[in-house]
Amino acid sequence: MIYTCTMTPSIDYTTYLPSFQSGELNRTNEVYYYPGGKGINVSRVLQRLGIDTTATGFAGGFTGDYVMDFLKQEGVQTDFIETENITRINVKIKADTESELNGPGPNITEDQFAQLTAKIQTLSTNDWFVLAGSLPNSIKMDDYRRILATCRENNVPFVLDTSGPALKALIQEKPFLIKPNEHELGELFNVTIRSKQDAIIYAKKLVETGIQHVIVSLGSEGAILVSEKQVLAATAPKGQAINTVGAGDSLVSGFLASYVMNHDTSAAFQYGVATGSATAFTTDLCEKKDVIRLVDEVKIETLEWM
Ligand SMILES: Nc1ncnc2c1ncn2[C@@H]1O[C@H](COP(=O)(O)OP(=O)(O)O)[C@@H](O)[C@H]1O
Ligand SMILES: O=P(O)(O)OC[C@H]1O[C@](O)(COP(=O)(O)O)[C@@H](O)[C@@H]1O
Repeated sequence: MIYTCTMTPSIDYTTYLPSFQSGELNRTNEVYYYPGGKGINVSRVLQRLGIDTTATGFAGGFTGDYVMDFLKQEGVQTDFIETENITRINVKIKADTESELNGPGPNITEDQFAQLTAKIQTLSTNDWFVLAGSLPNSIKMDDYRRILATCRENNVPFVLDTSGPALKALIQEKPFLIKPNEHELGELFNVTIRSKQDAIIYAKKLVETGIQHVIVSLGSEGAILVSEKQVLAATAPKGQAINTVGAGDSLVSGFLASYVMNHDTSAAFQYGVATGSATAFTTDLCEKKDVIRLVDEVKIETLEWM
């Protein structure tokens, strides 16, 4: 079973309009209310790809109920801890440019966090754990670190997809996989990533610290993957990007969905990039048929470790 943990879920209020005027009244007639948050997106796509998944984390209020009901209706198993705080609503404006407004995370009590920790302690070797999205400030970094250490002690491979100081602190626990985009990778090293070559250089530095797989996603340019054994570059299929929210999460889902079935890193990477692009080409997250259609368009090149 692949467990995803979204500490800070959301409803993604996603709206389309021809152009957006800041400081003016803008009217729009196309609106979607998707359950959001990175772990939740990973679970939603895994379910569509036919992989068993349980979404956990913290959710509360009418928005939290909406998120949990939506997931259940889609067939995603849920095991959330309910909070007094109302789950945030993130605003995604799709006009001539894409703008996003993400709210802060909930206040989590020690007791609520202990309930989550107890769930994670029950995971075992055949399970996977994905910690994804921003992490509430009400919890100390050491407590997050302990969750990942528990996974390691119980031989549960874990994936970390967060950003900023949390990413910097938690990569020390040596995840199986991290998937920064080029900005998140740059942030880790205080540099600007300008090319695939730059991405490879800094991804290698991370692998040298003990992280098993580093995928750096590069939007329409595809992605690179660095592991102890190999450096791979993937092209992204060409198409019209409609909504790239969740594309990175979809890449993670596609990679895991393929990897858990056949343990072939290169095939999993190809499937992951196709899944990311399939999501970028649709309003919501992708369906399996879209991924199957795109997978052969993703070209994988093996590069030399330099
Ligand atoms: N405009 C696009 N065209 C084709 N594929 C895309 C596009 N944007 C994103 N993708 C796909 O989604 C993956 C993740 O996108 P990216 O924007 O890098 O991640 P994140 O959402 O984490 O910032 C890319 O590696 C690529 O496969
Ligand atoms: O937890 P954060 O960093 O605020 O991000 C949450 C947002 O990220 C998303 O999960 C999308 O992530 P990606 O576009 O990086 O795949 C949205 O659904 C959600 O609104």
